[in-house]
Amino acid sequence: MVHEAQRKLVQEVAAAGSLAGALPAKYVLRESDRPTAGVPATSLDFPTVDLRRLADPAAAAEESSKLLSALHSWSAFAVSGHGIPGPLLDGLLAAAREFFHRPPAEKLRHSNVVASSAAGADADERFQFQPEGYGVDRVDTDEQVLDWCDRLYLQVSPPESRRLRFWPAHPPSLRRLLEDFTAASGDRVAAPLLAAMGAALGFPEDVFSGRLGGDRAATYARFTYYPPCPRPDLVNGVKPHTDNSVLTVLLLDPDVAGLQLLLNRDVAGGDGVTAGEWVDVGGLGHDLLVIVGDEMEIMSNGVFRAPVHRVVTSVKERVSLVMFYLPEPERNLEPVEELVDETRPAMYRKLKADTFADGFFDAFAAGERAIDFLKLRVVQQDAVAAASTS
Ligand SMILES: O=C(O)CCC(=O)C(=O)O
Ligand SMILES: [Fe+2]
Repeated sequence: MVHEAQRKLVQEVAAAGSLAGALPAKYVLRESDRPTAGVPATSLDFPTVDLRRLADPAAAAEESSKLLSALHSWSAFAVSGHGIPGPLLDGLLAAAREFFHRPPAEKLRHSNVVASSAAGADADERFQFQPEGYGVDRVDTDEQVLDWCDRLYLQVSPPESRRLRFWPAHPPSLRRLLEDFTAASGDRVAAPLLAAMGAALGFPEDVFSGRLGGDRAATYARFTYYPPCPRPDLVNGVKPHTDNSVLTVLLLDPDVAGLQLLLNRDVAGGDGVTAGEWVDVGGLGHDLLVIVGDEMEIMSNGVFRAPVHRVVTSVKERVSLVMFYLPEPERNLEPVEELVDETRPAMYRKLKADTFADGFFDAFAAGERAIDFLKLRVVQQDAVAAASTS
């Protein structure tokens, strides 16, 4: 069964709202949850990792320690030297923007609300939501405050898992651009960074990547369209969350900022910023942004932590593309044994990657962190006791 708000495209709400000058109550946050201005990352030492230097034997050690320090302090960093041509990045975001500007009926051919597979479904149950395709995020309840964005969510890897009926036909360039970016972002950004993260901790390069399922590891692309919002002070573009990923690679709108990271540790630079503050990340040009996801937090036994982040809206439209790198669904997700010992027992329970992903979407709709929602944190005392008796 599909909630009635599931079919409400924010783009149409925005168009109607600009005429009436009002914002529907479903999007309006309680006062305590409303967004606040962030500290600009440009005023701080927001780290950039240069992939060319990471691949250069003469510079790799220095760049690797920069990577490690970025991961420890920010759990996120900009990436330069990735070698992905600027015209591909610009062309892809332009094509995405063009798709979101197409007429609703055309976009809805790729809707994330589909005919139900349940036999004998009655009128209420003839349709169901599933994550792939175009539309809004999953709506479960009347109480849920809705995010001010429409999205297009597609599995891009492995190639045989692509469900092309969800891939836009217009503009015709979009498909090829997405295929090219998928290959480049995987080979030139995600793979070398995963290897470098293992090596930076002193382990073999495949300590993380070797547990993702090789060619069967999954990648999802999420294009998000944030329509111009008449009251950015009242809504979330995307509510605070961590990502369902090992690593997330983001291609941000070069012209309109909106992404904010919640610091989970103090960082130096500028006047220094303390944990618990929101930082505006934007203006990266053709650099990409990389964020640690929940699955890496689990695999690294909490050495790397997934940062909470959100998107705030503005009176200008905004488009972004996010690539989520995930294990093969059948794999078990658990701390790698290299990072577990008696002094640091496993801090998270084991579960299958697809069970985590399902739970992630339940938690996201409820506005909670999947790791907490699924009760994956092992109470430290229990873990220590278990380690000493085994
Ligand atoms: O649009 C953005 O900048 C980020 C969106 C995001 O955090 C997500 O889709 O997980
Ligand atoms: Fe995110």
